[in-house]
Amino acid sequence: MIRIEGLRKSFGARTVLDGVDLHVGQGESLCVIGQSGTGKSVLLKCILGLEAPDEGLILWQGRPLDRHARPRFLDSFGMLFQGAALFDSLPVWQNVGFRLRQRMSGQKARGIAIEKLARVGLGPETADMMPAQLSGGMAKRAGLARAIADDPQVIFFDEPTTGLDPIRARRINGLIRGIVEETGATAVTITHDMDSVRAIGDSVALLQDGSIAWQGAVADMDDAAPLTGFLGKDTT
Ligand SMILES: Nc1ncnc2c1ncn2[C@@H]1O[C@H](COP(=O)(O)OP(=O)(O)OP(=O)(O)O)[C@@H](O)[C@H]1O
Repeated sequence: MIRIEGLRKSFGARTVLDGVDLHVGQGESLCVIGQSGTGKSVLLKCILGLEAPDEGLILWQGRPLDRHARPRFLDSFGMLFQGAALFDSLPVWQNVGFRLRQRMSGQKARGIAIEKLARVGLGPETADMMPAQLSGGMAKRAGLARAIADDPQVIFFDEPTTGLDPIRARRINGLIRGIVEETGATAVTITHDMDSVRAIGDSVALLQDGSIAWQGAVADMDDAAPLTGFLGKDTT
């Protein structure tokens, strides 16, 4: 579904991505891990079109993600941002239904937003709260509801457990896995958290020194030599 071939990106003299090859199949949940500063966010930005690669191809459904294909791709993806990234001035339901409101009535969008909030364990009373009234865990859930509001085919999760205590982190991981399984969406998660990898991922890719040092099934990662040093601990 998404295939990346020979992706290169430098900032001045600093080469961050130096020939990244990566693939994620339809309905697969891929986790990208790597130490801090290895370029995971740059990779994500290249996929989303927020950074222009210097070289390489990003293919979606077999076609290059160029300026013709990108709008359809952007209509088909949802994203959970690291800090939830809710709009402070909008109530929760409008955050969740932000994209829906472009093509349906406010009342209909609100109904769907309340449905999605319920899916992530937030009651209807949350709908009219302002983001500042939410706890960190609730904000993350609201961000997750927004990510799935438009029934995306592809969902990106950027460090979904950052800032959460272990219990809340486990709950978010469980929610993400459940949602990915029931929607059949393709998922790409960027994370430092190996518990997330085990809970969310079907496959895992290690980004190291500008390229993918290993990609394989989560079930095989315990035996993968390049992952020694990452397993059983946080990669920060
Ligand atoms: N716009 C930019 N201009 C210059 N350098 C950049 C830019 N964006 C990223 N970098 C550099 O690219 C490198 C990789 O950054 P990136 O944020 O992708 O790392 P990361 O793997 O996501 O790290 P972390 O896990 O800490 O979030 C860093 O050295 C960063 O300073």
